[in-house]
Amino acid sequence: MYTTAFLDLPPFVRAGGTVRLPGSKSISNRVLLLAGLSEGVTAVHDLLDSDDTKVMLEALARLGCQLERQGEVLQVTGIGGRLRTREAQLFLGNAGTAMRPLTAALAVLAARQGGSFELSGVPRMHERPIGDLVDALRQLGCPVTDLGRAGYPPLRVGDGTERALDTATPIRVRGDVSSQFLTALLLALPLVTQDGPVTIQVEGELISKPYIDITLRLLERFGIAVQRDGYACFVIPQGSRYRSPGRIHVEGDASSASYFVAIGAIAGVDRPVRIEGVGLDSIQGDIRFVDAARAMGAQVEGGPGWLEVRRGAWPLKALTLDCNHIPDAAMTLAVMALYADGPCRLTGIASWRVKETDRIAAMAAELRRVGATVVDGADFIEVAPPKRWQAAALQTYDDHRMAMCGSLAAFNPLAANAGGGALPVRIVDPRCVGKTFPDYFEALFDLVTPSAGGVPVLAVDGPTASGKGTLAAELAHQLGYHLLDSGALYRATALAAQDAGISLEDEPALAELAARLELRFTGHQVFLAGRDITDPLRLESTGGMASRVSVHPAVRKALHALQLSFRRAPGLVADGRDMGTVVFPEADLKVFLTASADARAERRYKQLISKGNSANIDSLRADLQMRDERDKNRAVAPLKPAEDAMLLDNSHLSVEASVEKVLGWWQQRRPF
Ligand SMILES: O=C(O)C1=C[C@@H](OP(=O)(O)O)[C@@H](O)[C@H](O)C1
Ligand SMILES: C=C(OP(=O)(O)O)C(=O)O
Repeated sequence: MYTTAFLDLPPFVRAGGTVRLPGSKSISNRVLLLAGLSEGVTAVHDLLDSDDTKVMLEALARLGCQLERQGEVLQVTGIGGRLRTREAQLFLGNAGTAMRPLTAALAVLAARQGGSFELSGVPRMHERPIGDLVDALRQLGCPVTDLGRAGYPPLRVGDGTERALDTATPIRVRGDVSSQFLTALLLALPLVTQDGPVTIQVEGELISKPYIDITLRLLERFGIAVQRDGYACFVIPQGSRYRSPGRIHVEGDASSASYFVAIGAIAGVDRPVRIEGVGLDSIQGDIRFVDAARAMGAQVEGGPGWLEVRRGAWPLKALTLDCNHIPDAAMTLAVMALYADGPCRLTGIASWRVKETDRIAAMAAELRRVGATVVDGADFIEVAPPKRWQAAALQTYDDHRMAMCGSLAAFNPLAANAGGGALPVRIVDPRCVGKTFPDYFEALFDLVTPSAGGVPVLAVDGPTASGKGTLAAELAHQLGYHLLDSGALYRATALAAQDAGISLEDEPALAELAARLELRFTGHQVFLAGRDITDPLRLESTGGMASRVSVHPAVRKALHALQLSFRRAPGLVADGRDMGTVVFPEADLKVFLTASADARAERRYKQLISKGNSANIDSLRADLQMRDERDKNRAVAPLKPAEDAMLLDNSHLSVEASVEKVLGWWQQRRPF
């Protein structure tokens, strides 16, 4: 997951390959609650691991459910409908699928068995309505106290005393703000069917109906057969009891699939985008997004558990659609509209206003930033593709779907009206995808081909001990970019030569060795042919050998291709001696870092001492001056600043100050 302040996506021109989807949020949280209320153990396979399921799991643990991970499987031991804890404060983040169903379940359990529970969330959750559900629970006789604004979380359910509930009178609930209120009642009311059936009557037109289908399907898996009259009246039979199915599998998330369906439709030109984990047999209503994508021109094939999407019509065909049945995936259509042959109009989306953010307002504002013409109203949005695309920093409003949708704007070079341009897209606060799809951007980068030269490079060159390694690593960390420590390649070659007994003067043998170096970088570790060489790589003696190895032109040539291969989306920070001059002469920013010999010798001295090595500052200074001379005067790629490099002398600068300086230069060169 990217936790950077922003993530810059290079322009993309193609997509293809396979993505394996994380589990469905809607299924995961329903299954967790049902398993938690059941008697006995449920083995849950392929559960979503994200912010929304974490808050549900934490709540269940607090309520006394046992949760045990066994590899990929989560074993949930439920409370069997009997409260183990009579009081708890539960924090439910921004997860509607946790807040609404837990409110209902705990309200009836607390009333029947005597308990009191407080449920709260992030500030936005306290702006998301829950009044219709609270009204329904109060009709039953459940005490519910507003702890903030009436009709919104935080809430307290139960007052610690046991009481009888009126389960004989049909419970009325409004369904036109969120279907989650009805889902919550359907999931919770089997708990109070001892004395007779419980009837729920929906008032007003129910929205997001397919989510009720998911609820009913899963209730069925847990032994509860709800009788119904369309979406207006539901009867939970007397004596209903949750019976764990023993094991249950969570499908991949159909709403998450929508981004990849869109990517296939936009950029699946040479090969398809294959989506695994969800298929045309899905129980999730958002699978119907496929119909909308087809109507826009996508070629979609599919079977159980898989979809394959290619570009069909291009540009995409403009669409007008009532999206009431696919509220989440509909957002993806709004962004696909950027690539359509005319304005697209999405209606029936009033519920967007009360989700993670006001999604109609947010979508309108962000699509306008890239150049689209947008008209929005209480329950619709109309998007006309940009006449002129603009590079944009897209705000995400702590809304995972705004971030994932925003990424689709990076295919702008393919737009009919792109005018040959290729613009990067900045996603502000990419971390918000953690709500349902923590590794969304990693999955995206696996599938896409950036435009030629589109992947940005920040080159940091400088002499030994100038602090460029530290600076480059921190820059890469803050930008979410890959890091090339080119010195490590020379060092590894030197170590490999030592292992193989090859002389450091034997240029042809060293070059051959360098060409087939089996190097792997994982986090802070480096492996050479499977051996961890992280520590030997850093030794002074290895540095000295590397300096000798690197004078050979044939070795430099052999490592060239390997270095270029580090340039992958979203971007690269390359650290070395000739990154800006030889390897990436077209780098977007070149920094040449220097520090006085005294400052560098002192830093190296402190570094060695702190690791418990002995060191002599005078010989360190002499040694690095000698290496400077050799690096500056070697025939091939000598150490010197590129003509267009920014010089940074950090003799008297802290690491933070250097990083800030370079990031400032970087921002100036970005088009946002
Ligand atoms: O029940 C569910 O799992 C959901 C129902 C939908 O909400 P609304 O019913 O509020 O539209 C949907 O937007 C949400 O992401 C998940
Ligand atoms: C509306 C959404 O979430 P929630 O389950 O919190 O309602 C969503 O995931 O788009």
